Amino acid sequence: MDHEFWHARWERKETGFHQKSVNHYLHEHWPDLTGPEKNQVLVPLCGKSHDLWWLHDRGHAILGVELSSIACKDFFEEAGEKAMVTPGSPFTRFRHDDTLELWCGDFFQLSPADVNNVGWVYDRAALIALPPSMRRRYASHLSAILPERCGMLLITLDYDGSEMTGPPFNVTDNEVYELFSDDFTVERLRQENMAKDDPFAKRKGLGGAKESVFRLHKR
Ligand SMILES: C[S@@+](CC[C@H](N)C(=O)[O-])C[C@H]1O[C@@H](n2cnc3c(N)ncnc32)[C@H](O)[C@@H]1O
Repeated sequence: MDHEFWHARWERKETGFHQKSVNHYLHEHWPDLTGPEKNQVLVPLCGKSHDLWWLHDRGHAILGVELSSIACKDFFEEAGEKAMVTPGSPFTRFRHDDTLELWCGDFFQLSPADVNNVGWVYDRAALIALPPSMRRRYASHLSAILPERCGMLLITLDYDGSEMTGPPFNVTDNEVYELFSDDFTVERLRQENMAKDDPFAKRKGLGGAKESVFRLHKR
């Protein structure tokens, strides 16, 4: 999936992945996972997700990373909020305040120094947005840059790969263990069948799609 693919999706407003409200797995699992901790949360491939505001409202500093400047602008404008924009390379920074920044650029350019205060990662529709070879690169990159003991809430989707081609790609639970187990503890918290009348499943003609929720901790 090259950058052009995603830029074109945002330009054409083909953003069916964007959820109108906060992700229900985040809502249900986050408080138990993190307890009173208010560490900085890294949200890779964040789009313009409302989940960022939800996490911020709960007292977390947020670092979102997103390729599309359209997504970064929309994120603030649609919430009626302002951001100071500092153009730069490899990231143009959209800074709301000390505790909420979106970095516009390629996630794979993040360095360990950029994320040394991060205590948690939230991944919804990031890993599953990437084709297989990039998923390995994504997992390796997270492993290379994140501080020790960093936690991660990961939501995946699995379906019969003959029913559609991604994104979103089908990612089995086994693949999650294969990608991350060398450097992270991996625990599946939950698996749910996607309802057949779920708008996404209906649109894509998916039968037995399943979503899994994982908690990971970097060793
Ligand atoms: C499927 S969307 C999910 C967005 C968001 N996580 C959500 O739940 O709505 C994937 C997003 O990743 C962004 N993206 C893709 N490749 C990227 C990269 N290498 N670096 C940063 N963002 C990337 C795309 O522009 C797109 O907004």
